[in-house]
Amino acid sequence: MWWTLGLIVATVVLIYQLLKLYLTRNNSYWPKRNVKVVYSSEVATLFELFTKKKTLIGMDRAYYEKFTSVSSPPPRFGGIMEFRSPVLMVTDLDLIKQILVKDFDHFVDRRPINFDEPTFQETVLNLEGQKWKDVRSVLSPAFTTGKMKQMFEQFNTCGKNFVQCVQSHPTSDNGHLVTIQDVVNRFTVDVIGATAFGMDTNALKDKDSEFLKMARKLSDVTMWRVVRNIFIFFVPKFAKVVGLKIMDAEIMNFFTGILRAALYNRETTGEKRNDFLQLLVEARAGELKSDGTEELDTFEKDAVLKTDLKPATTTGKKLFIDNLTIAQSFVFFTAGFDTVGALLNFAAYLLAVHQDVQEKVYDEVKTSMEASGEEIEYETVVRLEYMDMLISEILRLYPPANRLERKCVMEYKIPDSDVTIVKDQIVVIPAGGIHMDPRIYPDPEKFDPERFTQENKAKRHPYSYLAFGMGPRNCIGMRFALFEAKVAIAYFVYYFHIEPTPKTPIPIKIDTKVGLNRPIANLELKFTPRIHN
Ligand code: HEM
Repeated sequence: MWWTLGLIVATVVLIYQLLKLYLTRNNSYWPKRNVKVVYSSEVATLFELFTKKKTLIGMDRAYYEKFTSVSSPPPRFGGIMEFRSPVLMVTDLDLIKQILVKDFDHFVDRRPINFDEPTFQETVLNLEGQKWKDVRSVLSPAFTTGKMKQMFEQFNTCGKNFVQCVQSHPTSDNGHLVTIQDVVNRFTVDVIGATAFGMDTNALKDKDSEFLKMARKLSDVTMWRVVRNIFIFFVPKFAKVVGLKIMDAEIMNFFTGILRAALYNRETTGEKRNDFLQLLVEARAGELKSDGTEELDTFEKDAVLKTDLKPATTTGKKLFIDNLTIAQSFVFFTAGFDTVGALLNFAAYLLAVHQDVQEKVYDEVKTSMEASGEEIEYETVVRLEYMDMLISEILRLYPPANRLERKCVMEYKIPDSDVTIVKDQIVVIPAGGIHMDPRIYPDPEKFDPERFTQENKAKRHPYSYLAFGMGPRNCIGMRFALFEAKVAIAYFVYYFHIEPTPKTPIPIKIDTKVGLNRPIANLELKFTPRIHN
């Protein structure tokens, strides 16, 4: 028995030592280049990630805090060894602007992830270089305010169905007890179904809707998925050799099958609708035109697209063959489902816990609705300034994407330093850390939408808020996401008074399994119908 025990201990020690050797072999990479080290992944980090004691979100934040407090002023950038891969973390806001916008030509791409899935690989999220530029140029006109206005009816129908869905829940003291993730998932599925897939997915009316089941599977993060994703992101060669795939075949086949059929149907019947699928059909026919309402934000205007990349080299007609088209609709799910869902879950929770804020949002929605005849209309939503502040504050506290990443595509000398980063170097921008930096946002844990008044925003560096990224490769779906969220929250507060229940955890608990910020499952809230006079 002692012999067996000894053998086990020796094996464990050997594995530990081999792993340690493997993980730390490149650790001199940054010191050799005179770059201060932010952190290096150790065996313990790996263990804590696998056992969910640590999350990538928590790590980034903690190291940002530690790193930026080492000196005053803090270092502008530092090196990370991320499971043997050297990564540069940039913490200085001017340098971040330089990378995301002014020197964008050096940082066009993101970390290459071999998804080994034709559909996933072809989304605008993952494409690189010229092909990314071509696809993004064709898609951009689909995300303007003008197009959001055309899609408003779809948002509104989902808002009305949301109210009915909540009302169908059991009551306690006249209020409906709701698991917020469930109703929010059903709302976001129906919005995506209507706008991106051109179909009524019926999730708000039918809890057993097939589409909803698949969406739940897509966002369900099992332990196996956590481990699999760590390998795909950080040990990509190994992941490829053993054939790990980011998306389960069942889910992939379901969505791509539906999209293929919907696209075929639209093209053969000639039916026209106000949705994203229609815009893709127009792009394929080379007919998707700018409607003259594109409004680049200040940062996009700033951007110098002086890359080797030519202006979009091909029209939608040549470019948007089947896979590429399907991929762009599919990206609504992968990029837009959990992100908007998390935002709405946090919104409902924070409004329940901060009644004063809820009443302010309610008053604003009510006043705006009175001006448009007691209905939630496009203009009602456009006028909601306090709502805009509320959403910014939620995304500051809980940005779904905690870090931005860029890949250096040609050698880059960091301005005002003697450090040159090489081609293919991954650069990390710790959005979550910046959002919680007390030097930028005093008392950062406090939820306070007033931080985002025009006056208060003007006092901060414009790159201190990075929830949607910045520059030419920022979130293409930003206007869509904001619009969807505003419509949903307007329906939440106009029709219901939201409160916590004895089961609601205060403060909120974050789901540590996932790579993005979202509340712990089964968050219960009470929605009491409001009486309007
Ligand atoms: C609250 C909701 C959302 C948040 C916070 C969010 C955030 C982000 C962030 C941080 C990025 C990376 C930006 C960068 O690297 O600079 C991104 C990229 C992207 N997002 Fe979103 N997103 C949201 C919703 C959506 C929706 C609804 C869509 C639907 C179309 C979408 C589509 C995309 C795409 C396609 C990209 C990649 C763009 C490119 O590489 O050119 N997002 N998003």
